[in-house]
Amino acid sequence: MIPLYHDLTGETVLVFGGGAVGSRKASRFADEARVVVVSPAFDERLIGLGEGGTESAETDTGSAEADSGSVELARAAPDPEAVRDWIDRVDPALVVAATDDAAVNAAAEAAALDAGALVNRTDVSAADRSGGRGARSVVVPATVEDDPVSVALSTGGASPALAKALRERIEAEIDGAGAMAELSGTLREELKDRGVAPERRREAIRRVVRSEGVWKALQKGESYGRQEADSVIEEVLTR
Ligand SMILES: C[C@@]1(CC(=O)O)c2cc3[nH]c(cc4nc(cc5[nH]c(cc(n2)[C@H]1CCC(=O)O)[C@@](C)(CC(=O)O)[C@@H]5CCC(=O)O)C(CC(=O)O)=C4CCC(=O)O)c(CCC(=O)O)c3CC(=O)O
Ligand SMILES: NC(=O)C1=CN([C@@H]2O[C@H](COP(=O)(O)OP(=O)(O)OC[C@H]3O[C@@H](n4cnc5c(N)ncnc54)[C@H](O)[C@@H]3O)[C@@H](O)[C@H]2O)C=CC1
Repeated sequence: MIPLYHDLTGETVLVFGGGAVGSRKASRFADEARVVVVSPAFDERLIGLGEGGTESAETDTGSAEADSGSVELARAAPDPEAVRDWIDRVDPALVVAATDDAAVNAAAEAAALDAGALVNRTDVSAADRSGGRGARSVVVPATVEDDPVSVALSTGGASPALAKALRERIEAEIDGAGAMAELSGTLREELKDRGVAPERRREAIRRVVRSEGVWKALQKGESYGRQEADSVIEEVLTR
């Protein structure tokens, strides 16, 4: 499997199943997408995420206006046939099959693929997919974020618990990466504007992102990081 990033801003994610897993996925996707959860019962955490903390019995699937960050709760227990109707009505970019009913999850997967949407089947392991998943059947990785940096981690479906444990280690490891990305991105643009030759420019940026001094200074604040980076760059440019 090859990891790719999806921009789900302004898109709709339709989750079947409001238990622990559906709730975790809904909360994750609600960071940027409109999320609709269909389930006969909702996890406590999900009720907290519902709009205004209350659930709406029926979602207004007619309004195409995407409301980023929201979770709409629709109380229903569709059978495999009715799952298709929900997908047709909500028109999601991604369907998450997270019920505890394998037949409903399988129907959600089939209908999502027929509708041209992506699908995340949460109840199927890598071992069950020896024939391959198909390009639109996606796995949700464990992620570490320090905006704009993000690390996505998968065990190929073999051990989600390990993915979580590794994510916790990496979290500590990349502390400050977001600030470093911002700073080195700015410096890169400035060096281009100054007309510094490409080879020198790359060398300077490579030095900055590997400099312990710059990482340490950034922890004190952006301007300290900037100062330290400037001296690293000058050293490269005056050689
Ligand atoms: C294939 C995949 C499909 C998908 O959901 O995309 C999948 C499938 C399954 N997970 C199961 C169990 C658990 N999943 C977690 C946790 C996470 N699971 C996630 C992803 C994935 N899980 C995809 C593969 C990712 C990869 O490649 O590694 C994470 C990374 C992302 C997320 O879900 O947000 C998130 C950690 C987030 C974080 O903390 O960072 C825990 C740990 C815990 O809860 O503490 C357990 C219990 C311990 C264990 O069993 O390992 C079961 C068995 C269910 C059963 O026993 O019935 C199946 C089904 C099966 O394997 O048959
Ligand atoms: N991918 C992952 O990370 C993990 C996946 N799993 C798998 O995911 C599935 C769900 O796990 P949990 O959330 O822990 O189970 P759960 O039992 O807490 O939640 C299942 C939810 O599905 C709802 N549901 C039942 N029939 C439905 C229907 N016809 N339509 C819509 N919703 C329906 C239930 O009301 C319940 O809210 C299980 O099959 C489990 O094997 C379990 C743990 C982790």
